[in-house]
Amino acid sequence: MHNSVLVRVPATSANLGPGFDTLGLALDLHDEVEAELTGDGVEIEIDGHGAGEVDSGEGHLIVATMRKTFDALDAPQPKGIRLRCRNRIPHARGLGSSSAAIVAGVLAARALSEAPWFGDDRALELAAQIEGHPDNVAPCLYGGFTIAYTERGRPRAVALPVHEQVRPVVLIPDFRLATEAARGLLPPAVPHGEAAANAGNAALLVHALTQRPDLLMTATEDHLHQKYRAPAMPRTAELVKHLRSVGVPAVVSGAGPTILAFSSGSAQDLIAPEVGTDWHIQPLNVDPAGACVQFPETR
Ligand SMILES: Nc1ncnc2c1ncn2[C@@H]1O[C@H](COP(=O)(O)OP(=O)(O)OP(=O)(O)O)[C@@H](O)[C@H]1O
Ligand SMILES: N[C@@H](CCO)C(=O)O
Repeated sequence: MHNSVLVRVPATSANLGPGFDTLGLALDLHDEVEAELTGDGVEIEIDGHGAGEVDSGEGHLIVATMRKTFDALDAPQPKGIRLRCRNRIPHARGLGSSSAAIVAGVLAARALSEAPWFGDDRALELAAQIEGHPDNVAPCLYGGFTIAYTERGRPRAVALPVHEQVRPVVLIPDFRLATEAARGLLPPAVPHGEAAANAGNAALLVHALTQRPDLLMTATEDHLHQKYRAPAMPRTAELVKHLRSVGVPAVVSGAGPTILAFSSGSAQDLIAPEVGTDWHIQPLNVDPAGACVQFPETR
């Protein structure tokens, strides 16, 4: 029985254009969480994003997720939890910070509980249930490019290797947009023709990301969410449109406001001059491995 564990979880970009609530990509930018079971109370140290902002007690997303996971395991609740968080994923920007925190909480509780071990399928179910949708949780857990789907009411996912010429670049603005607010802008239904076009592009996108990066421009065209959310992030919407007009496949990352662009070497040179100084441009490799867990004695 261990009483402390280190969990490393990647940032993720969900939707990737037409893959709303389904497709996601794990990125080489990580939060690290050291979780320890203690005799009493909740203690949280944060270095990086969220310090001084997020709940510092039982309401902290990782602590609350650990508690839910112990309950789901029918395991006794620890009296106290201490967390040391090194947060590199910005919050409320569309890079999956909440999914990373939730996956970290589920995996930490699984590692520290005495209850029988459960597999990653069950971890995905729990994390997706807490997050509300599976498209960030799946790449965070499995790494690479993931397709999340539902089978008999249960979230499932497959992970696929990404073509080596797919080079993600994220453009992070200095403003935030909560996912909940962005989801509130979606209409209850979309025209049938747009749904059909979207299905074609989402299918093509699987082929483009794994075999034919030259198809990314057409394959990243979305009809389900970006235009409805544009009023909440006009600068993001304008820049996505502009980058696409100069030949860079660009989409809103997750619920925004970050932009995910796919670049080749030359496209990367194209991006910088097109973007103002108030966007942080960060090329990021795909993280092929996803979340990982280490116990102190193996570090
Ligand atoms: N490491 C963390 N520790 C505690 N709370 C966190 C952490 N990461 C995210 N959160 C909580 O989740 C909120 C952000 O979640 P939200 O779903 O709005 O955006 P996101 O996950 O960053 O983006 P997206 O879901 O679009 O990719 C933060 O404001 C904070 O309350
Ligand atoms: N599919 C989700 C991803 C953000 O968490 C959305 O766009 O609302």
